[in-house]
Amino acid sequence: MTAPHRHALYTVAQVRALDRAAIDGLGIPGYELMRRAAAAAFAALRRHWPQVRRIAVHCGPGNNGGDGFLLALQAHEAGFEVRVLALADASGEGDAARARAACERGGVAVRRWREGEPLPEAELHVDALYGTGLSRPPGAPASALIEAINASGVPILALDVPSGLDADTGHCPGVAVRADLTVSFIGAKRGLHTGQAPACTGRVELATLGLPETLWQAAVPDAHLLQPATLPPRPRDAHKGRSGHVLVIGGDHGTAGAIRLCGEAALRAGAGLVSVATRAGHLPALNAARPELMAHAADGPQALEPLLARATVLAVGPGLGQGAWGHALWLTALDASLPLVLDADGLNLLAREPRRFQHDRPVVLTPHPGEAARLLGCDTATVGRDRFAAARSLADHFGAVVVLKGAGSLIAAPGGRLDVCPWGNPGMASGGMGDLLTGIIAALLAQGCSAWQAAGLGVGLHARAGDRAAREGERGLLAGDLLAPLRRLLNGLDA
Ligand SMILES: NC(=O)C1=CN([C@@H]2O[C@H](COP(=O)(O)OP(=O)(O)OC[C@H]3O[C@@H](n4cnc5c(N)ncnc54)[C@H](OP(=O)(O)O)[C@@H]3O)[C@@H](O)[C@H]2O)[C@@H](O)CC1
Ligand SMILES: [K+]
Repeated sequence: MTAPHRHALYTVAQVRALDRAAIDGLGIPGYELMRRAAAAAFAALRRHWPQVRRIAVHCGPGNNGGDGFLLALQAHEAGFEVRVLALADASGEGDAARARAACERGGVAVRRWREGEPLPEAELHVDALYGTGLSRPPGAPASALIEAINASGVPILALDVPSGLDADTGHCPGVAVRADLTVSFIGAKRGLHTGQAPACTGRVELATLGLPETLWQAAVPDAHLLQPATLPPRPRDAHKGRSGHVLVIGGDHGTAGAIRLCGEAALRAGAGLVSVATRAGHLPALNAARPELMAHAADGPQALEPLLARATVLAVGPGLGQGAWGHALWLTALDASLPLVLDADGLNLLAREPRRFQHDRPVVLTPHPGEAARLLGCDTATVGRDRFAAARSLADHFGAVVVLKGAGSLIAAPGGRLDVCPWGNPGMASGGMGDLLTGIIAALLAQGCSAWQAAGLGVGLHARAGDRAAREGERGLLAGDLLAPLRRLLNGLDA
């Protein structure tokens, strides 16, 4: 069984507290942790690149650099050809200075790197410039060194954190190393899994440095990585009335595709019945393309009332628009007190007319960063600087579960509970993917999941289906391609 801390995520402050607990509580000296960190990273290097014999190690001024010096020493002792570039001259005391001295004493030459100098020839670069101590955007000469490493064309192994990435938030304040593999130490940093992180980390491996389980048991993680999940099999005596009735509301003129995708996703995610309330002109096309969808013309709120009376869950927003038609349907739907998923223009209207949802009403909001910024009254860059804070503050403010979309989607509940989705791929940055997610979450609500369960399970299934579909290539991936793998994953037919 996987140890619990394997999917726990920590803030940088919490990781530092874990480090301190290992040093002070368990009596393991910081230098010994550094040696173990270097050994774990060197072992990963040999495992992933068994043919590599010539490496360059780039060491910064702090303990991340210390890890690099000790890795360089271990590689040298193992017969590797090792070049070490340091950003600073040797100075001071402490574990990093001791590691540098040990490295030089062991016969590894350490050279100060100056901007404009070429990088040494190497089959792999080890990035030990900055770890959890990054305090500002990398300036000269570190920024030039990072760009040179990225341009080298050989594999890059990052120690603990790719330099330039804020391990707390997943934001890069300036240039950052784009690694192939990041070996992170002791505690999984939450910022390695969302925002700009996936572009920097490559694969992430956690090395727990032989520390006992008790270390993590004492720490309450800030967040968790989503785990693969499915719904239990349907009871043998199931009938469609037991799997809920989703009503999708949206599809203004010219946006029939959004409701079709949303409705079809709700069907494929197991809703018993799916109705669509939309513009009359869309009905023939919807009926022809997907007869299982019950499409209804909704000219205004009155036409919506009988549909609301039969529905058990609402999905509001795909193609809704923000005009008078969309606004009137939106108001009626929000007043209906049914479990609700709000997306797209449903969220833009909420930004215009904010309201807090009753705590006993299951509501899921699914904003992308632009919609999140509108809801928070800030700009998109502010959301990107701290996605965790943005998702949590939206959940608290609106009294709803919030899915903040984008690489490493976040699921936040009022009160601070937060999960991070480790799946998904850039092929999913294409039209219709959000409509699909809305339909999936609505269908899960309709089948009895809580808002928290539906959001987490829905985000996970959507992203994993995207990864399955992307096996045929990321470019050209269509939202509709996710429906077949989604069904298999939901039924537990694919691991
Ligand atoms: N403690 C432990 O038990 C263990 C720790 N371990 C390792 O230690 C790492 C944390 O070490 P750390 O705290 O020394 O921080 P680190 O990331 O090396 O950087 C700090 C230095 O960089 C500087 N600096 C920052 N940003 C900068 C910028 N943009 N441009 C220029 N300079 C900048 C900063 O300067 P300052 O901000 O103080 O001016 C300071 O000098 C951790 O990630 C892991 O690898 C492991 O060995 C396991 C055990
Ligand atoms: K690093």
